[in-house]
Amino acid sequence: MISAEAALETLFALAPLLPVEEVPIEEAGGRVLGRDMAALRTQPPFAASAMDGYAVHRADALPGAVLRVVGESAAGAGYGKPIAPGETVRIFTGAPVPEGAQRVVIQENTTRSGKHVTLTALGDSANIRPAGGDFREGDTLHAPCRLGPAEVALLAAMNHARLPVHRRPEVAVIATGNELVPPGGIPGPDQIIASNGYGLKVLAERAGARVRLLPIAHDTDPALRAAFTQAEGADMIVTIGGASVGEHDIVGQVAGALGLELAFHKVAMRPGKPVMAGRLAGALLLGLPGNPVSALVCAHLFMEPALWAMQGLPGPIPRQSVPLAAPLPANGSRTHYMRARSTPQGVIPFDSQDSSLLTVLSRADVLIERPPDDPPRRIGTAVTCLPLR
Ligand SMILES: Nc1nc2c(c(=O)[nH]1)N[C@H]1C(S)=C(S)[C@@H](COP(=O)(O)OP(=O)(O)OC[C@H]3O[C@@H](n4cnc5c(N)ncnc54)[C@H](O)[C@@H]3O)O[C@H]1N2
Ligand code: MOO
Repeated sequence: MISAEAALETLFALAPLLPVEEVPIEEAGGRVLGRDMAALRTQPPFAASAMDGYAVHRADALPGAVLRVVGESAAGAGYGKPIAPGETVRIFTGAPVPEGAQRVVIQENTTRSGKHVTLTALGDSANIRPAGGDFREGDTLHAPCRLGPAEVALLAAMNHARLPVHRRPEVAVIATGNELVPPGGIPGPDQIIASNGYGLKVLAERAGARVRLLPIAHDTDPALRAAFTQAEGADMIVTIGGASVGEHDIVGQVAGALGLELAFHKVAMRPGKPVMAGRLAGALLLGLPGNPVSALVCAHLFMEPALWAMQGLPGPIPRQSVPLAAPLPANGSRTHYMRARSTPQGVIPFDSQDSSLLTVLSRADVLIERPPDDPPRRIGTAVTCLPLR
């Protein structure tokens, strides 16, 4: 059995780095930038007014000054000429500040009478954004980087209409088990509804993947072989269930017969002990345990980071140190990922940590990560938490 950290490192080593493709900027959100991008222009390209008001020459920056309004500078249509002492230009936010002007006095600090304006006060700020105050031509946003709203807007401002991003990982999900019926189906007396794949799809799509949920495979050699055939072409194959030690747990066996290069099977963690991984026909195979919470916790810990790694972002899952708002008993010999909820006082683990309870997982917003053999912990002790949302 290997540790959860070693398992994640192994997955990073197995994860292929996907090639870079160009997409329209409108479709780049949530993807990972594949190449450094240099600004094609300077922003703002000219000294721009930060307020609506009057552009004032340095010589006139005095309360009580009476100035002659000689023109207007609007966003998209500047005044186009310098101003001289005694002159002012009506100016609007985002408009070019005319040469000669040293400050913009906001209109609330002026009184206008026909062609003349009186400065009643100056205000603290010059209200001018210098040219290049945000970025200059050639300034670079470095890859790899996840393209969130701010990054996409920045690259748009840099005048890029298309962006190089890593290809989306193609994920095939195979739920296994004779007992499973898809949601909306009619289960027999010994059957249940398959749920895990749907949760995994949400998680994988959040990590930029395109997901195919394959038909549920029965616990037989031919059914599993057929499912693996259908998964061909995927960058990652995720199986659910059949990973443990019972006679019906044959996923590893069938994948082995198909040429799986097994990297690990069993991780010293709870839930998720029977998780396995390796390479199968060019794909990364991640075999998740069937218990719903085990499957989803392992997906948070392994599938999601591996998908980011394929897009050029291998890295640890963010962790926070949070005080306990309820005591914890001693931990056993495996790292325990406890479902817990955050409160203003600290984090509270749920009483039941059974790995079948989706209701508990749905109410949890963090996992408390407890190291092996951690002693009992009192209220107020700082513990390591991983966000689930
Ligand atoms: N003798 C031992 N038994 C078990 C061990 C062990 O070490 N020795 N490990 C336990 C642990 S830990 C886990 S986790 C489970 C994992 O077993 P499998 O991966 O083989 O999963 P299954 O047996 O196929 O299913 C377990 C459970 O989950 C339900 N399930 C499966 N797939 C889905 C799905 N897509 N949606 C919803 N629910 C699903 C399934 O019906 C079972 O109830 O093994 C322990 N046993
Ligand atoms: O992953 Mo198993 O829960 O450790 O139930």
